Amino acid sequence: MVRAWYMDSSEEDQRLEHHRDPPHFIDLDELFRTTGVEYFKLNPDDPVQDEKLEKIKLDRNYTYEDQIICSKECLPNYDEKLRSFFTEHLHTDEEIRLVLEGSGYFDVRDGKDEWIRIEVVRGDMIVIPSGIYHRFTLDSKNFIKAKRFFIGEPVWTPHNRPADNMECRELYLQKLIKGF
Ligand SMILES: CSCCC(=O)/C(O)=C/O
Ligand SMILES: [Fe+2]
Repeated sequence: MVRAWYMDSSEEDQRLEHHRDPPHFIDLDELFRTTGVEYFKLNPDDPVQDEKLEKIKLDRNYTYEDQIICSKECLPNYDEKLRSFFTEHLHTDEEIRLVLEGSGYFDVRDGKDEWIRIEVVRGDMIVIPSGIYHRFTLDSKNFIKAKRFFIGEPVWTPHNRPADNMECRELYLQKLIKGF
């Protein structure tokens, strides 16, 4: 089950969970009602082969897709890119992501401008509607690999330009084995 919660206002490390005291979780219905964010659970063993994915793509006309890996080894201009992802922003298109490996947090503003943090892990597909303020951060494991879906090829900007390098996965796994 995907977890989503209202964030505290501390300036501590963005990669921490940032729960309020006491924690204030919200369920998927409330998340959708307050932000318009949609969530689909795909098979975590093999999200890409899950037949639900083909149906979602067809129903919503997601005709263009690519992959992104966010890790120090794989993402050129890593620090700058992550700063850009974590800077509050909005798009004229939906932001559609399916997590293939790793994990991270999407933060979205509710109707009262409060931040809600959504934890995403392998098999989680999230659709952030156009026009709502959001941001993304890695968690303390510092790795996520995700598919990105678009309705037609997007207009490329410095923010969304792809920079994939599959060899990075090997580097990451080696680091995991050696314990960084
Ligand atoms: C897990 S995808 C990385 C974040 C991203 O692609 C984006 O556009 C954030 O706004
Ligand atoms: Fe975005």
